[in-house]
Amino acid sequence: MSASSLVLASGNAGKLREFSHLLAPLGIEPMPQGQLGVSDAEETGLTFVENALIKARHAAEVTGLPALADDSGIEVDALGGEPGIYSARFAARRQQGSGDGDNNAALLAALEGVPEQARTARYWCVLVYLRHAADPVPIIVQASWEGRVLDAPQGEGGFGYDPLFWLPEHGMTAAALDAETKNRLSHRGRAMQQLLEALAAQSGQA
Ligand SMILES: O=c1nc[nH]c2c1ncn2[C@H]1C[C@H](O)[C@@H](COP(=O)(O)OP(=O)(O)OP(=O)(O)O)O1
Ligand SMILES: [Mg+2]
Repeated sequence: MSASSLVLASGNAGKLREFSHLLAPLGIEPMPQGQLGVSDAEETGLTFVENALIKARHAAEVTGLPALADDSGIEVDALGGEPGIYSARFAARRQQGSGDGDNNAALLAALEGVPEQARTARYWCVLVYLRHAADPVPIIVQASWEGRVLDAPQGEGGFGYDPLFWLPEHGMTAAALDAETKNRLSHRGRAMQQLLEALAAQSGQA
């Protein structure tokens, strides 16, 4: 991954903030695809892997740059694993609005009456790195982060479902963690560690 030229195949400002922090120690400043005129790709895959590949390939195709994509979401046990890959579209698919606030409200409504111990959930993050749009050997890594869906939002940081994502060992939500701690513990932070290790191994081979 070169210092100057990496497109982040995401339109999510929360992800961009986290990737900027995660990549800063390496001197890499990912360029958000929106700044390069890349529109959001349609996420037609049935897995995080497929969607991340679609997003990375689209951004690499349009910009001619190496691309990093993140497809992520929350898997809630009491909902049979939903919303999963549809996490960003959870409220919209139920005609309950759109965006983080409506998604959180829809998740709370879906879990109404479900007791605390049964509200187990995990975030998943798949990262795909493509050197170019036709890269036949994408680097693909994934990590999860265990937690529980709280019954009311708490905390001001993070994004997405973080105000509802309770971390029993920390006694707070992901939205209440400072940014550095979230990056150290999170699905995204740990997937990024793996990606960096894979990249280092690859450059060792070259
Ligand atoms: O650390 C996280 N903290 C809170 N919520 C999170 C996190 N990580 C993923 N999520 C939620 C946000 C969104 O509801 C879905 C990702 O959907 P996903 O399609 O990958 O991202 P997105 O549409 O927001 O932006 P984009 O596709 O342009 O990268 O999972
Ligand atoms: Mg998306």
